[in-house]
Amino acid sequence: AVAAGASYVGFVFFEKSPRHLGLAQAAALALATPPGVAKVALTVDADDAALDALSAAVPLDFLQLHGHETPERVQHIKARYGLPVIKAIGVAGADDLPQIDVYARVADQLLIDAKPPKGAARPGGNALAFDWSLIAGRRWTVPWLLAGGLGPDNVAEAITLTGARQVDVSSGVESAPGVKDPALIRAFMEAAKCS
Ligand SMILES: O=C(O)c1ccccc1NCC(=O)[C@H](O)[C@H](O)COP(=O)(O)O
Repeated sequence: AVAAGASYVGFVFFEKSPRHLGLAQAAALALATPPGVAKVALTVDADDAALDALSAAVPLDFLQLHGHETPERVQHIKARYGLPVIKAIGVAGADDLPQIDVYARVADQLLIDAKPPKGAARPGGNALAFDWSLIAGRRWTVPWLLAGGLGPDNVAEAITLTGARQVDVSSGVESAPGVKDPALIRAFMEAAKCS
């Protein structure tokens, strides 16, 4: 990801995910990440004890909260860890859009992602896109990333339709669940930059 020019790299801490990392593995990856590339830890409804252990072991630039964290919990985490927070919001329909405004008041950035299907094993990284026209032309008061089902073949269209200035990808650049493919990452970056 770094070689392809990514601005962020994400470390997943969710045991049911094929992308889950232990603290030692994540710390080694974080230490190998060059300055200028932001290191993001993804957590899901993590409590303070888990975040204490994570932040003590892994040098981080952002915390991405991908669970049901309330706006108050986001504020608590920002204050306790002194790290900027990216709050993920799942979108399946127009009813989900007001949540984006609510979290724009407390989070530093937003990740606008597809809502996981009922019964999904994980809340993100499901290779599922949402209807991008729902957010076409919308702007928020904080920076945001578009996520969900993106890949080399559709990222340019997604950027054109939504006006996203930042995009996030996981499954779309993997050769198998949890296995990132350098060629797909490069293709994704090229397609995103060309849009
Ligand atoms: O990727 C995971 O396994 C994951 C597990 C638990 C919470 C969040 C997770 N991923 C969050 C992401 O930011 C993904 O990159 C985002 O949902 C897009 O995923 P994809 O549709 O697979 O590109």
